[in-house]
Amino acid sequence: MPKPVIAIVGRPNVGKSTIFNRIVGERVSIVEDIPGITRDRIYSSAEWLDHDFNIIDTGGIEIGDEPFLEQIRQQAEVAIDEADVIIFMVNGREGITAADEEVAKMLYRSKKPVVLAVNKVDNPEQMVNIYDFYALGFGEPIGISGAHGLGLGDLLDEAAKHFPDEDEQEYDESTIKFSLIGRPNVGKSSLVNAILGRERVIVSDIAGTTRDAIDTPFTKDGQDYVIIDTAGIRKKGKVYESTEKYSVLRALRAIDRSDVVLVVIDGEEGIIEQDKKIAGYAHEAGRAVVIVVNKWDAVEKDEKTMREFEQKIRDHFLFLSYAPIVFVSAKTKQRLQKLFPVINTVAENHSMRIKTNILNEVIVDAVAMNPTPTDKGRRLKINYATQVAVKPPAIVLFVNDPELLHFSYRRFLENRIRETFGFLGTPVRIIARKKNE
Ligand SMILES: Nc1nc2c(ncn2[C@@H]2O[C@H](COP(=O)(O)OP(=O)(O)OP(=O)(O)O)[C@@H](O)[C@H]2O)c(=O)[nH]1
Ligand SMILES: Nc1nc2c(ncn2[C@@H]2O[C@H](COP(=O)(O)OP(=O)(O)OP(=O)(O)O)[C@@H](O)[C@H]2O)c(=O)[nH]1
Repeated sequence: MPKPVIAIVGRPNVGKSTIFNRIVGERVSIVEDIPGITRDRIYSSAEWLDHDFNIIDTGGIEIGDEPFLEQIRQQAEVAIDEADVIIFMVNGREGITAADEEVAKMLYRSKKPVVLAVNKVDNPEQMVNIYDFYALGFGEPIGISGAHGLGLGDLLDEAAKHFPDEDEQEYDESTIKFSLIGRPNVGKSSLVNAILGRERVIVSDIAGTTRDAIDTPFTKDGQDYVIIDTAGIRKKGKVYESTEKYSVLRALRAIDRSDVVLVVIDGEEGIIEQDKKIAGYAHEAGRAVVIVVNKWDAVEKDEKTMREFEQKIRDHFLFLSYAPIVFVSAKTKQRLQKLFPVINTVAENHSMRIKTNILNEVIVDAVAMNPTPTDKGRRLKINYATQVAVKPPAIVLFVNDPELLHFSYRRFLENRIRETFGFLGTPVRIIARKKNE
């Protein structure tokens, strides 16, 4: 079941990003920070009571040099296209403006559920102002204050009422969901077409397998797959589609629903900074990752070329050292058959479970080989290890003091675990907890 998506729309300065940040909250990331990813976020997962959802701040999508009103219209369109529920935000201190009315008209036509939020209602006296906004035609306005964090519970309660039916059918557990991400022009659409075209796959055309019509389910050699939200299949031509923030948003949404992410790189052009950023998203999200170097047909090669390119990738993507690399050509279909065995392997590793006793043997051996570090006279003591999650595998170490598990020792343990269990293609999370916690 894909997570429901809420999008916030409204003209500039009504407080969208303030509310977005409030709802998302401060998230403590257990993975290392990759520069440039978490800054000015417009898309994030969030929770409210027992609801898990994703939220988009459409205000963060800047659309070139379009005029003011057109920008707002485009942002509203993103909300309409991407969201299950729209939070339409207005400013309780300013009353209804022409821009508000413009957005209202679009939302009204869209037939998506809309919850009207009147922001900057910082104290109860200002509550009376919210009723003017009934005139926008979206039922009862909800007064909120981003500055003071008021009313957000009511707002999210109302939004959650419109979340799609949770028992709608998603894919079978055994289905491998994968997406192709990469900067424009690396050949994502060509690869999708090559995969679906030649690889003797059976594309199922069952309508309504999912509410996301951009998924393509197919079967190959008895294994079910779904390609999630790839550039080639979706409709093109909208103005905002060419903006960078929007393509990031699409990539994040696709990653979010995938088990395996194929990070596509242009073999002809080589690696650029943007590739790194995109690869970082997949890593941060904890997905299994395969690096696919496309357009290999167009590269002049000798016997060293592939190894050198591999080394370049390793140097640039230090955080993806676990990801296998596959060289292909969508154009000539060369080496394309190498892709599926790799996808299958990394998907399997991504959901691998290790028995606790075996895991602990490995940890004990590792500690015997390379004693735990000491800090200020205290030695790290690992009492017990257990795997607490899959997709990606997460291992909790119960220790005397989590602060003593330094980066280098953590990496040493991770490497030992990887060597033993072969977690090719998947991140492995190691979390230190204080014993008895
Ligand atoms: N008094 C008051 N001010 C608020 C509240 N929420 C946000 N603001 C202020 O309103 C201004 C705009 O807030 P933002 O969150 O940047 O607004 P936005 O809608 O994301 O704006 P754009 O990014 O331009 O689309 C900031 O100065 C906020 O501090 C609120 O509840 N009460
Ligand atoms: N030589 C060569 N060219 C390729 C290959 N794959 C794609 N191309 C070319 O690269 C260009 C971009 O391909 P697309 O498949 O549209 O790339 P994309 O990543 O989907 O692009 P966006 O939709 O803009 O994100 C096209 O001109 C393709 O013909 C390949 O394997 N070899």
